[in-house]
Amino acid sequence: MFFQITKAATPLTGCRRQLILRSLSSSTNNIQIEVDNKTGFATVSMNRPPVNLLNLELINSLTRSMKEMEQNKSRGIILTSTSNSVFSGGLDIKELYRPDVQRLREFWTAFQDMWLAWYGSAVPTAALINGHSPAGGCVLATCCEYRVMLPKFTIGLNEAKFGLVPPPVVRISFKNVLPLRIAELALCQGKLFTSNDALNIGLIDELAKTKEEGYEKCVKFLQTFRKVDPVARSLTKQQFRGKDLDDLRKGKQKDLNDFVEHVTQDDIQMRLGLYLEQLHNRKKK
Ligand SMILES: CCCCC/C=C/C(=O)SCCNC(=O)CCNC(=O)[C@H](O)C(C)(C)COP(=O)(O)OP(=O)(O)OC[C@H]1O[C@@H](n2cnc3c(N)ncnc32)[C@H](O)[C@@H]1OP(=O)(O)O
Repeated sequence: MFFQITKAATPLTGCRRQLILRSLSSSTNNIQIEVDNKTGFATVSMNRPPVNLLNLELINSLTRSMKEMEQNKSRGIILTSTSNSVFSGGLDIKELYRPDVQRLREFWTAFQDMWLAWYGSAVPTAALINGHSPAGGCVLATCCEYRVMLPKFTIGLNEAKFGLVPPPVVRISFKNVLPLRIAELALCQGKLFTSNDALNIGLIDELAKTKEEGYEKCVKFLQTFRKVDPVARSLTKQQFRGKDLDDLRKGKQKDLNDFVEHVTQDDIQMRLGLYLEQLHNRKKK
């Protein structure tokens, strides 16, 4: 892996911080990591224009960045994006449509590993949701312990709307955040919530007017752990999330086989193709 260390022009303009910026993955720079020298918190920014779609490479970078933060004994992580309007557009459906099955298997295994790394992270995490966050984007946000969102965007699990059945790994972190009834209905409806509605149901914890304000709110949350022993904190988090993590670790192979079987069905392929077309033609109407 290649790391470039440079002084950054901060994407969080207006923030009073001395930053070190590193780009992960020399070929694509699909992740940027900035460490705040003052607080020790790292900001991990997804950087795959135009809409941070989660393809195999971005997913692997997210997993690597979490592992690196843990090794460096980072004190807290803020997950956000370099875009002004999208946190993440979710899975890159091109990975699922007419797939090479070997790559599809690799893709889903990488997604499972990313989920294990972020949902099970030893380091405290907060998501600064600075744009739309459908499906896979919502999964990432709900893996974090705290969510601050900017207004007038949408978040949720909309898979049912285009005919996909969300696998357990997509549902679990959502269910961990919301009352079961709300989670079940939202999933069955494939509902995307506005920032305000997401706040009202508890899918996010706070709204912020700007990215800078959102950043400060995430920092404030991460600082609530300042006086807590990090090992006790991390083990306590594991007690809440351990069963979900163990279930996926033990059932990984079956989950992978189920996913590949579901996605490669003719009917699902047809729906994915239609959805891609619909997304592509959206702006032409
Ligand atoms: C059994 C398996 C289940 C697995 C669980 C699945 C999880 C998922 O994450 S599936 C993906 C769900 N995501 C979505 O439904 C989001 C769809 N996208 C949008 O709603 C919008 O693109 C947006 C709100 C995220 C951003 O809007 P905007 O800024 O206006 O950008 P564009 O719509 O113009 O998109 C730019 C470009 O990207 C293409 N695109 C968008 N989303 C996807 C996607 N998920 N996969 C593949 N491609 C996508 C879009 O078509 C545009 O490309 P061009 O048409 O070539 O310009």
